[in-house]
Amino acid sequence: MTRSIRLGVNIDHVATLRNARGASYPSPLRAALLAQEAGADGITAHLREDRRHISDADMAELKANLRIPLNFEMAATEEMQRISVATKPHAVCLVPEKRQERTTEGGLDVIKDQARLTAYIAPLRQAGARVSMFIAPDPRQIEASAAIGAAVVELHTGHYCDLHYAGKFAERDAELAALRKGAALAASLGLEVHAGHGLTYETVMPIAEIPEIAELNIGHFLIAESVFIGLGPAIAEMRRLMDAARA
Ligand SMILES: CC(=O)[C@@H](O)[C@H](O)COP(=O)(O)O
Ligand SMILES: NCC(=O)COP(=O)(O)O
Repeated sequence: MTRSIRLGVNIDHVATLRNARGASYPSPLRAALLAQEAGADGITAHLREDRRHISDADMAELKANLRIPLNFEMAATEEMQRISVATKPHAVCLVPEKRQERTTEGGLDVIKDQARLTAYIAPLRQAGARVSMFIAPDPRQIEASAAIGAAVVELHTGHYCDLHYAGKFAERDAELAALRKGAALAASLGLEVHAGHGLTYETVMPIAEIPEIAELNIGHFLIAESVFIGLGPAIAEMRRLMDAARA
């Protein structure tokens, strides 16, 4: 079946749980293989510079054992460029990182870093990766992403989700409108459009309804929900909601 919207499952927080005890379990690879069986269209993993969850060995294991695409999220540093060129993932998503943040706070500033990023992504593209910019739905950042030769933009849905859970519904709807406009602009510039961060059963449908969005990357909520119902059923329910939004 050809799906109109793909689901990438982010397994970072399986590693968070493992690392909380310095144990060898739970295994991110095992979660990724289970997600693959449950119908995930891809696996996303973020190798943070501080290695707070996913490790270098996890990335290598994921690449060696998955048959679905691996999306390698990383900061635009020399170290990460070296690792991703050696790993050869299907996709690389460049994200901003701050050492003290609890999670990825905002989008990448492509405008400010345009010249450096143009050169930075060249070897990634040469190694066969589809390069994506993780950005806020700001038209100038979308235009800059197209200008540097990115193939994809991933629109950051974290702010929209935070506003939803804060009960700030008018502001949430304004952010949703910005995401809709951003997706349309990105597609008109020839970019493939992805979205993700913080999405849950409650927040996913209005995002999945946006017709230009080809892929959602969802992790933290799915791993949390799997504590209660298992990873396969959690993915199946997310998939059902995404498909229902497109029906
Ligand atoms: C960039 C992004 O959205 C994902 O990497 C996700 O946030 C999981 O990683 P963290 O929770 O470490 O930010
Ligand atoms: N790029 C977003 C992602 O991979 C998943 O983010 P989250 O669902 O873990 O917040």
